[in-house]
Amino acid sequence: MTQLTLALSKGRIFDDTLPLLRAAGIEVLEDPEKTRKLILPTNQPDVRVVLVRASDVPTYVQFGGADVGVAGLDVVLEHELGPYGGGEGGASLLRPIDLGIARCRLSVATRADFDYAAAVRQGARIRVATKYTQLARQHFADKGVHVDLIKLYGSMELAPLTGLADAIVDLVSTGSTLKANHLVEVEDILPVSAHLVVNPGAAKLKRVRLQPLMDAFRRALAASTANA
Ligand SMILES: Nc1ncnc2c1ncn2[C@@H]1O[C@H](COP(=O)(O)OP(=O)(O)OP(=O)(O)O)[C@@H](O)[C@H]1O
Ligand SMILES: O=P(O)(O)OC[C@H]1O[C@H](OP(=O)(O)OP(=O)(O)O)[C@H](O)[C@@H]1O
Repeated sequence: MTQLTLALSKGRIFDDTLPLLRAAGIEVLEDPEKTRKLILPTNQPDVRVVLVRASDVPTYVQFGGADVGVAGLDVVLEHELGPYGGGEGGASLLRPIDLGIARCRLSVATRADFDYAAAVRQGARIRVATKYTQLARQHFADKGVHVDLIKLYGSMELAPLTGLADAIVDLVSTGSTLKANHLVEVEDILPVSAHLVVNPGAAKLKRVRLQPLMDAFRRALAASTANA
């Protein structure tokens, strides 16, 4: 029996992937919020779910710790631009389906009293705090803006409020986190949603098990679009 391992992160990715798995006849048998286990069985003996940090999903899938995974485009592109990215050897990950879940955008935000447009116009050096150093570096290089990047792992919104940075590059959905911290969005970098990522080797060797899963996901997505 071919075993299929699916990497998911707890929280919104897990919660939003469950209906798609259900549509493919897969029920996860334990609740990640209630168990300390990191490998969860499903009702399909040949399918298991591994729980990893959201930003570790591409790493697990690329190096075969999982065959498939669900990760935000932010995380996937940051991975691709990083040291483990595809480089000249070709794609490190396949990205066959945009699942349309966990939608948000990657943006630049500053304090309301910081004149970002003027700083850019004047060619000033801007200090930018972010978890997404690769995507931020690429964005500002494309615009010809000089930046000093400061790597953070969370609570990015705090950086401009404490004087750590002039700007942040972070995810925005409703905008309420920015608003609560008196920050304003000054530039949109990337629309984000979660994608199915697949290990290229598994795509070939486990095609017979993977194909029905992907077909069911596509059918479920088409049905939800038709009903929208
Ligand atoms: N507010 C949001 N609304 C919708 N989608 C979001 C939002 N925040 C993040 N996402 C998407 O969900 C993904 C997972 O986010 P989540 O908050 O679960 O993990 P995280 O805490 O950012 O990751 P890590 O544990 O690796 O630090 C993100 O990569 C992004 O694609
Ligand atoms: O525009 P909003 O709707 O307010 O969403 C944006 C917030 O959502 C994400 O954080 P999340 O809630 O996932 O917290 P975490 O990254 O610390 O888990 C992101 O890092 C922003 O802080």
